[in-house]
Amino acid sequence: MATHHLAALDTLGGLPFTKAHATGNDFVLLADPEGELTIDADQAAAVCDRHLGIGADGLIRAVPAEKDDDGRALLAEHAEELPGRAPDQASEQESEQTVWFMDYRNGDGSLAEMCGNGVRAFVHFLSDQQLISLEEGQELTILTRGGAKTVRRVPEGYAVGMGVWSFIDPELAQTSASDSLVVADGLTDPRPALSISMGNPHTVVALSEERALDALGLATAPTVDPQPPHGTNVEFVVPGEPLVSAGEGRVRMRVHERGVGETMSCGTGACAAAAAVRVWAAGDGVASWVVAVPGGEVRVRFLAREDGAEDVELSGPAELVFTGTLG
Ligand SMILES: N[C@@H](CCC[C@H](N)C(=O)O)C(=O)O
Repeated sequence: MATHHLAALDTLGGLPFTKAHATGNDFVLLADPEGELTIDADQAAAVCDRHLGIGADGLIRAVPAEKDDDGRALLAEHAEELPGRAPDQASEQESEQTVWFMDYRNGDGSLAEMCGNGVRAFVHFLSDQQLISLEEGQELTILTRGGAKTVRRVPEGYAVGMGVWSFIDPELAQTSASDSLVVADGLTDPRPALSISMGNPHTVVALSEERALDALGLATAPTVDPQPPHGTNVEFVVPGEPLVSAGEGRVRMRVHERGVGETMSCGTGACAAAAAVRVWAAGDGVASWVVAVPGGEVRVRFLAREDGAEDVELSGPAELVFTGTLG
């Protein structure tokens, strides 16, 4: 494995990078304004290796969508959601604007549809590199494999329009509010769990006490039965005490991420966790939630849509930590 990773790193020699984090979920970011880089799974895993590489939970390549194969497909698929790109509203000035594609890979090199914390780090990085300018009050739309996402600046950092949340198995979720069983180190027996999609898959488990959350051993992946076909991120949550105060809900969360392991935070996971707690606690009226993770706090807001679904907004900080050049 070590020689394999060193060989993969060699292929990236001379490439400038930025290390960033968003509530402790850390990323290596690469700017690819001309669409000249192809980063495969081995290279991403080598860069993210905490002993042999830079070390990160994920790798993000920032590329104009029109300069990347996946990006072009996403541009066509999501034209209606992109300002000035829908066929009936193309104004020359707007349609010339670059749409940035967040090409995200997990630390093990696998592709994932979405990364909520990653979007905040991505936009902060684009601003720092002067590849975009995002003024207060403006909204930027970016593309991810999980679709188009909007981003705006807020006092705590960035707020990301994550799109709608949904049950992975609506029938089971509505009849019993759980659809699977989770086994993890530190739990005495299998726990019922609810699977929620934020574009990527999540399985949320409620624990009754903070002590149980602290005692979890997440060095090994929890097992989920039935096993989700494409794997899942597993979130363990403890409702705050009180769960809702001054109209705001509060939960603590730890997460084992698909393709990574335990991380200090997961943005899509925080959204899924808040959605699940609302279902379980009949806290449906509460639209604003603070999710405390080992790396800090993020806020999740639910916004009712006319079709009955709910849009989710995730907000929190993003920090650039250092820059360097791959050796
Ligand atoms: N940390 C991210 C989620 C990254 C992707 C995830 N590991 C998956 O495979 O779905 C977040 O902040 O949302």
